[in-house]
Amino acid sequence: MISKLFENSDYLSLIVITLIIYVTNYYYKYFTRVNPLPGPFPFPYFGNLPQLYILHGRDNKKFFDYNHKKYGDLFEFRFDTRIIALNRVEHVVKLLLASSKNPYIKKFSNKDSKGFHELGILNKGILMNQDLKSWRYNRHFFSQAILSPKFANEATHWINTLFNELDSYWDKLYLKDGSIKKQMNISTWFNQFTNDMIVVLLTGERSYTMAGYFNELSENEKADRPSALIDETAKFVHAIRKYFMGLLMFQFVSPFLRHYFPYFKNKSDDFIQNLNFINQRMDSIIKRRRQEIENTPLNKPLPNDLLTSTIVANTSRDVNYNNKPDDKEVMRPMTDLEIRGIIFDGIIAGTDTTANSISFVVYYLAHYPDVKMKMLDEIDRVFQDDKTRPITESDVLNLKYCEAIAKEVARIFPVVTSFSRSLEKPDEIGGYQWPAETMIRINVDAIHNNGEYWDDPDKFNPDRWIIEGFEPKKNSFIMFGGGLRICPGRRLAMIELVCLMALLFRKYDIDLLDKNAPLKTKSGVVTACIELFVEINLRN
Ligand code: HEM
Repeated sequence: MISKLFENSDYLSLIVITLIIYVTNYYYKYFTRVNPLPGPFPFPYFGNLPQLYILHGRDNKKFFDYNHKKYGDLFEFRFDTRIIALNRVEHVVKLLLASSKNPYIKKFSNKDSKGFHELGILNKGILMNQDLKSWRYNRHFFSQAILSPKFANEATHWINTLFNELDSYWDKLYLKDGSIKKQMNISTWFNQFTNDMIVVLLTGERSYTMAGYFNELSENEKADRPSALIDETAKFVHAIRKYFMGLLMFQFVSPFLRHYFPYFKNKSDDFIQNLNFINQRMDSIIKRRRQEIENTPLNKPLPNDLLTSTIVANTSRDVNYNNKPDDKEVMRPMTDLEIRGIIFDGIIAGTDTTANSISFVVYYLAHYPDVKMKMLDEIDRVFQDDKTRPITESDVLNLKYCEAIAKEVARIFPVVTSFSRSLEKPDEIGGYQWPAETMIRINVDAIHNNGEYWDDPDKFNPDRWIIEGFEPKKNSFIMFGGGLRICPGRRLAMIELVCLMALLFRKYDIDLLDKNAPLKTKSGVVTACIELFVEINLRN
């Protein structure tokens, strides 16, 4: 009946009027916002997504670099919400205070976290958790397990084991007599290595993505593993990578676009399906491990992976069970959902970050032969020219120059180019008073490359880190973030990076195929190395 009263043209007019009202309201709010800062001009519904997608090829690093250069140290932009970009250490002091009294543990505003809520990942695990009590509880168990001496020991054990596996594949593919290929995309190998490493360390289950990649490249010989197992684990790891790379869409793209705009809707549906698959896999791994622990006699030791540690924490199998403080909240064992959250977060936060870091190290070493020579001297000194013995934790302590290289690469070309905070209460930041819920992004790139905090910031100079008494200006080196949410995997990451550098360069001579080619990267949640072609040879 009502529809008959309306002609088609009336519907059209209604839509046009609604749009005009929406757009007028959008720009009214934009032009009357508090503390207007310079920044790219936003579009209704899309904010600055058109600039990110069209002008900067969906590359966050380029987007930040461009806007920082154009608008200065304090600028703003919009995706679904307004975001203030901080580019100076003076602006981040409050946010990155390492005191337990620091109120800034929130990473997302309520509006900004709607997508994560929709996915069921908000306030679970660690990364997306902003419920103070639950985040503290989860982080406590994660850090307790990952920072324990037996875990560091476990990490070096697996680095040696997996490096030997990698070595055997490289030997067959690139180095065997008669092998014609000596060239490879080393960044893909690093991705597979760190996948296999983090999965076994955190879950105690082996994944075989290196074996899968070997099978893909090798024409005749295949890896000595059942192919069904390789396929199954590769599928799981692939799903995790897909999750990691697609996550930002649920923060930056508005629910409206995700639900109704076909391009984003398809991506979003696919993402949800993928997440369901990961959750099912994780649940079955946890269930199986609980069973295995129950079936292990009390006098038999349990494995040292993170999953086992978190399942037994605060149970009679926990070696520290009787030494715990009488705090009921911290004393209770973890639920499966909590365990799933922290294991999953550890896997996604610890894989691509480390893999890309080591790719960037290889790239910089190839461009700085003097640095490489100095590093080789250190490696040969520590290993006394022994090219096969396993690396130990005490070797890591002696590989100071390798550590300096890892830090300098992270300074000049950080893998995590920005990270977020959301104001819990109204506060002054960067000379302006902001309301609660304001979203902040701290631009790591800008701070790491600022001439006021670093001598010759454009110069790749690992030596700066080994000068006696050198300490970077507070908050000027934030490769692992800062404050209470600082990366809990930072020690593991450094062990992994230094060990890998030492094992690789102790045995191989690695050089870029084309030194003039620019480093190919794509920057989303992390800046990822898309490909890095090298030629490898055995060192004399
Ligand atoms: C080179 C390697 C790595 C880099 C550059 C890196 C960097 C970061 C950064 C920048 C943050 C955000 C910190 C903040 O908001 O202040 C973070 C958080 C986190 N990282 Fe790492 N990370 C690395 C390796 C790892 C590893 C190996 C693990 C675990 C196995 C890990 C687990 C986590 C977790 C769980 C968080 C969330 C902490 C929280 O929100 O409380 N990361 N990492």
